[in-house]
Amino acid sequence: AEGSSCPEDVEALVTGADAMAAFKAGNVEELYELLDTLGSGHFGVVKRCRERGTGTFYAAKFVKTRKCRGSLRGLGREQVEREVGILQQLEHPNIMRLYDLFASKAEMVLVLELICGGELFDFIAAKEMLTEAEAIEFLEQILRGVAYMHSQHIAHFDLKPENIMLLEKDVPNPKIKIIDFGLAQKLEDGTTFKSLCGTPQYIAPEVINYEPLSSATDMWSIGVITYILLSGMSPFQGETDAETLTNVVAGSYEFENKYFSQTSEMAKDFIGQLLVKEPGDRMTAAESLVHPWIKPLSRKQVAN
Ligand SMILES: COc1cc(-c2ccc3ncc(-c4cccc([C@@H](O)NCCN(C)C)c4)n3n2)ccc1O
Repeated sequence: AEGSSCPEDVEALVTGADAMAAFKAGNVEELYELLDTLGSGHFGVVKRCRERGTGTFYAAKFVKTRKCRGSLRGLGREQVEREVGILQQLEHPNIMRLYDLFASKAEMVLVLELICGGELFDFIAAKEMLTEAEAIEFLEQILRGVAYMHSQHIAHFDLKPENIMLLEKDVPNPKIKIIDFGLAQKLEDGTTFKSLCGTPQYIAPEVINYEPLSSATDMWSIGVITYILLSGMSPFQGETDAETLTNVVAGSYEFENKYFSQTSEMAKDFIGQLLVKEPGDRMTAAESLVHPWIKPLSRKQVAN
């Protein structure tokens, strides 16, 4: 799975202070027993932990913070505080919950809802691809979480299967949790946000063209995710990142018969209304939730 490019080159023209977080100054180990490491990446290290007072399990995300402004190691504290300010505004069953916060000189710790089902990315990889009914099950949850996020004027800006996890996986209807708000932004009226961040195969043309980003930028990523859920293929993936970015800017993709011969016209219409170059012409998350592929008007329309 590709990593998201570094948020350092974010030129956030967003104004307005994010909600400052109330970080505890103490040591996280005074209140939580640290257990095994669950994973690591650009975001830091995630460990399973158990709250000493209640025995409840959580995930603790450790982020090294920069010792000084010029340092290239670690993230700026204001970057983590922005992510935390955003997480504190979100409470939805399909968005992972933030419970506690700790800060020391060298690192900040976010105590989060523990998610045990792994990444949607791995779930798809294990199944090659999904039936339309399975894809709709996941997509409806993703769209509910994204529609809620957008209703709070927050955009994720890094939606991809690796950042969509399953609360548990060996259950009939796995529950989706959206994670990693490291690139998320509060979309304030009257301000423009531009960024060169994201992962090439999921980013929208406006990101590459360094044009203003919006909640529509997330909807392009959902179009890419839907294409992958149904085919196991990535619509704009090239041999190199440069080729991928060229394909995205050209908006050139197709429903290859080899992978889409069994796919309904309704599903292709859903994707087609998201992979639209002009952000203002894309379906919103709320509109996607009532698209006939997601919300059939009658049983006979239900996909296989
Ligand atoms: C809040 O931001 C994040 C939360 C998490 C998170 C939250 C709850 C949680 N429960 C279990 C896990 C987990 C379990 C196995 C691997 C990982 C992680 O290394 N890979 C998934 C993250 N993605 C960014 C590739 C994370 N997580 N990860 C991961 C990255 C984040 O940037």
